[in-house]
Formats: sequence, structure tokens, C-alpha cells
Amino acid sequence: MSSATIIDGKAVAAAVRAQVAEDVAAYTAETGRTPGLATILVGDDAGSAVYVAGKQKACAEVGIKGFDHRLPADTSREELLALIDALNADDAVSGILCQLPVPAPLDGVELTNRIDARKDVDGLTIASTGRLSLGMDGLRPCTPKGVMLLLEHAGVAPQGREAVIVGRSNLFGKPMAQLLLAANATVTTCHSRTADLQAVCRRADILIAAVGVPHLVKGDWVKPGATVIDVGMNRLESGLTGDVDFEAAREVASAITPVPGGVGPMTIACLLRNTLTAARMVGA
Ligand SMILES: NC(=O)C1=CN([C@@H]2O[C@H](COP(=O)(O)OP(=O)(O)OC[C@H]3O[C@@H](n4cnc5c(N)ncnc54)[C@H](OP(=O)(O)O)[C@@H]3O)[C@@H](O)[C@H]2O)C=CC1
Ligand SMILES: Nc1nc(=O)c2c([nH]1)NC[C@@H]1CN(c3ccc(C(=O)N[C@@H](CCC(=O)O)C(=O)O)cc3)C=[N+]21
Repeated sequence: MSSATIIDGKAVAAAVRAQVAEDVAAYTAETGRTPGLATILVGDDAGSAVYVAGKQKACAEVGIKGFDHRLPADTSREELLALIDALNADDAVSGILCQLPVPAPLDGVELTNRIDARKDVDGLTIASTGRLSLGMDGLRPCTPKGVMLLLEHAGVAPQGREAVIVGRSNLFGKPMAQLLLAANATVTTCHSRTADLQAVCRRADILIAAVGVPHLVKGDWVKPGATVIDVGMNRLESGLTGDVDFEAAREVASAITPVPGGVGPMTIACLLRNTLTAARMVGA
């Protein structure tokens, strides 16, 4: 029985973070400035709080100053827009991230779009999204960018390959499709209305699951020799689980990411890198 190479996202992310730490030190020595990342977390979702804490801790480790804004779930739209305006104007803040989803009736798209495009370290504003789809340079969404780095690390070149993404969110699926298209893959994006999802998945040389349904992707959905990327982050009583049946898929795939320790750590590493890029753009 063959078994896939496990793509060690934790190790790749550690290497990216070490490089960012070096680059931040050089930037600070040269300019006398310290890059800063402001995170905005509205409400008390436990999962979101863990992610934001992870982001803040990672900042401290690479010499980026963290500004941790936590607000109650009933914070008004006006108050949040005013906070974002203040952060946009603050020279100590190079990057701003509004953790999604935000509690109803707040509009995550509206809030995200209030962020100055030069400080958009999540790459989720209309401007950044448009730049990506037009093939212009700019800040790219962290998780899709992290997946591209993992593919590169695993020696998987997307050019000419069939890439199938399950999930079409603005946060991940859509920008992932754009990055793979830019890298000359043939891209299919699936969602809850896709007919015969299993058959579409089986076409994939690169299969990416970002759904939020534990173990949706079964072993026999994977084409033998494919690369499988599991973006899913499902907090079950048994622990953190992805969207792929890892034990079954690893017997069929040639390379696969685990959960945890796969894509998640790359998201944070790419966020740090985007923050330094933003600092260079805004001179903060
Ligand atoms: N590792 C990381 O850094 C990150 C992890 N995540 C994780 O990835 C997962 C997806 O998150 P996100 O991208 O925000 O997705 P959303 O929850 O916003 O969307 C889920 C997508 O999956 C599709 N979908 C739902 N059920 C099915 C199904 N049975 N068959 C096929 N498609 C289905 C939906 O289709 P439709 O559009 O038709 O409703 C939708 O496009 C979550 O587990 C999340 O926690 C997300 C971002 C970063
Ligand atoms: N504006 C915005 N930007 C985001 O980037 C964003 C967001 N909103 N909302 C939610 C998703 C999810 N997300 C993760 C980040 C890190 C891990 C991560 O570090 N995961 C670790 C495990 C962490 C743990 O143990 O809980 C791992 O997979 O090894 C996971 C998920 C960012 N997101």
C-alpha cells in the first residue's frame, strides 16, 4: 500500500516566519519604524478568539507591533467604521484585519471595505480583489497565498493541471481560484449546488477542500497521485478536523496536508508577510 507525503505546513510556515523576522529587523534598522498590525474582533466567538490570539502572538515573535481591538457583539456599525477610519489614519498601523464573520446585523463586506487598500493585509477589499482578478500586483488573501506556497514547497507546479476547489467563499474559494488561474491551472470551483461532486473531485490533480463539513471528501473522491489540500477547520469534540477523510485520502494521494499543521499555520505566516509589505507601501 502506498502512502502520501505529508506536507508539513508548520515547518514551511516556520521558515516563512523566520524570513519575515529577518526582513522586519532589516526594515526597522533602515527606517527606524516598526510595522504594526491591528486586529479587530467583534463578539465572543471562541474559535475566532483563538485565531486572533494566534495572529497577535505571531506578530510579537517577528517584531511586528500588535494592536488588539476586541469589541462586544452589540457594537454599532458607526462605532466600527469610526475605529477603522482611525486605524487607517494611524501611522503606527501598517495593516488592518477585521476578523470574519462579524455578528449580525453587521456587514463584514462593508466593514472590510472601509480598510485603506494599502493596509488591506487580508487582501479582501474590493480594490485588492479587483487587482487580483485583473492580474495586477497587490496584497493577496493569506490562506490562498499560503496554499500556493505549500504547493511550491511540495514541488507541485499548477501549470496545465486540473485544479478543483470545493467551496466558493470570498475569504478563500474565489481568491484561490484566481491565484491558480494566474498560475495557469485549469480551475473548477465547486459548491453546494454542484452536481456529482465526487466525479468532479476525481478529475483533480490538485484537490482543495474548503467547505466546513468534516470529512466530506472521501478517499475514493481522490484521483490516484493527486495533491490534496485540506483547508477545513472543524472544531469537534474529538479535536480539530479537516474537510478530508485524511486516513483514507493519504492512501490514494501523492501528497496531502494534515489538519492541524497544514494550511492554518501558513495563513498566519502570510499575514505577517503582508503586514511588512503593507508597511513598505504606507511608510508605517
Ligand atoms: N486554514 C485556514 O486558515 C482557514 C480555514 N478556513 C476553513 O475552511 C472552511 C471553509 O471556510 P470558508 O471558505 O470561509 O467557507 P464558507 O463557510 O463561507 O463557505 C463554505 C463553502 O462550501 C460550500 N459547501 C457547503 N456544503 C457543501 C457541500 N455539502 N458540498 C459542496 N460544497 C459545499 C458552500 O457552498 P454555497 O456557496 O453553495 O453555499 C460554500 O461555498 C471552514 O472549515 C473554515 O473554518 C477558512 C479560512 C481560512
Ligand atoms: N478576516 C479574516 N481573515 C482570516 O484569515 C480568517 C478570518 N477572517 N476568519 C476565520 C478564518 C480562519 N483562519 C485561520 C487562521 C489560522 C488557523 C490556524 O493557525 N490553525 C492551526 C490550528 C489552530 C488551533 O489549534 O486551533 C492549524 O491548522 O494547525 C486556522 C484558521 C483565518 N481566518
